[in-house]
Amino acid sequence: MTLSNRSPSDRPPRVLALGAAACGLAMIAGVPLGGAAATSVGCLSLLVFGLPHGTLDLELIKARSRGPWTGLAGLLVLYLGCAALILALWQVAPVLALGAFIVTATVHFSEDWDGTGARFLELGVALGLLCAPTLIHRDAMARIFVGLTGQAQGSMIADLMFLVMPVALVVALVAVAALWSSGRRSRAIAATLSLASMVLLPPIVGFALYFCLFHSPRHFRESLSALHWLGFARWGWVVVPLTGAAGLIALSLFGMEIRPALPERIMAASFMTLSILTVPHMLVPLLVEALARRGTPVATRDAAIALGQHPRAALAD
Ligand SMILES: CC1=C(/C=C/C(C)=C/C=C/C(C)=C/C=O)C(C)(C)CCC1
Ligand SMILES: [Fe+2]
Repeated sequence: MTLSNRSPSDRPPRVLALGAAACGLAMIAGVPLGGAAATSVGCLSLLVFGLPHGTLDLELIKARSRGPWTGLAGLLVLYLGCAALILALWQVAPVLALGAFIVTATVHFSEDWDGTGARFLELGVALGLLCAPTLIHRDAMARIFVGLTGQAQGSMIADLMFLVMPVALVVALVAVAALWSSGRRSRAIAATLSLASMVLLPPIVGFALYFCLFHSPRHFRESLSALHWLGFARWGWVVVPLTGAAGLIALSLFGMEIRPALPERIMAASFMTLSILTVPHMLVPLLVEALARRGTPVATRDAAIALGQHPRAALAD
């Protein structure tokens, strides 16, 4: 691997490998990873270990703040306005909200795989990851989606993902080969481990591994290095209270839930919280990029992208 095409956030995915190995062994030993306890632990991990990576969004924008919408108050209005719209969609048309969640997540997770050389390959890995569980856990996916939406038609989303899955997985494998041959070997290994976890493990646990042990730490490191924030003392005062605020959102959704079974309530509250915070979280890199384009010499931005870094890494300069 040449140093020139290796992003600083591209480390060997040791934690992901350890997590995948531990879950694989647990499954072989007969631990019911698709059961109520594992599902609840997986969902709570999404909130505790996964969600905090989005809490630095506001700071990233503020670092480039200009104009009325980039002050803290303006940003909060934008953030909460978006979140309220998505929450309303979940109440009025849950199946549509779930479909929109999968589509936006595909675009968001595709950012983890830049460096394949083609946008559709990056989207293919993201879509492949999300659709992969339908290969051998199609019924479980349908049950999860019916539980999440509270409607029998929720299973249609699982059917659609099952139809898309073969093509998405083939494109994802081509993307892995492209990452490997361009020297981004750690990322190729991370993609392979994530895809394997999503295919073989029960859906929630497989997703928790990818989300908590790859996506979130990678974005968290990138955001911290863009902000030049070192040490817990520097970032803790932002990340801890905002994660607490997201926890309160999850708790109120949990309180609003009418589903009788506890694991289903935990699952619905966790994924809905992720969903309503995802849209503003997704808009942030775009906003940051637009702001950076105004304030950062184009060459710096392009250099960051050429190095395989996320455009937000350009903020570091
Ligand atoms: C509901 C659900 C799924 C989809 C999860 C999604 C779409 C999560 C998106 C999270 C985002 C975008 C976080 C941003 O940082 C899976 C894994 C297919 C299967 C299990 C149930
Ligand atoms: Fe994210």
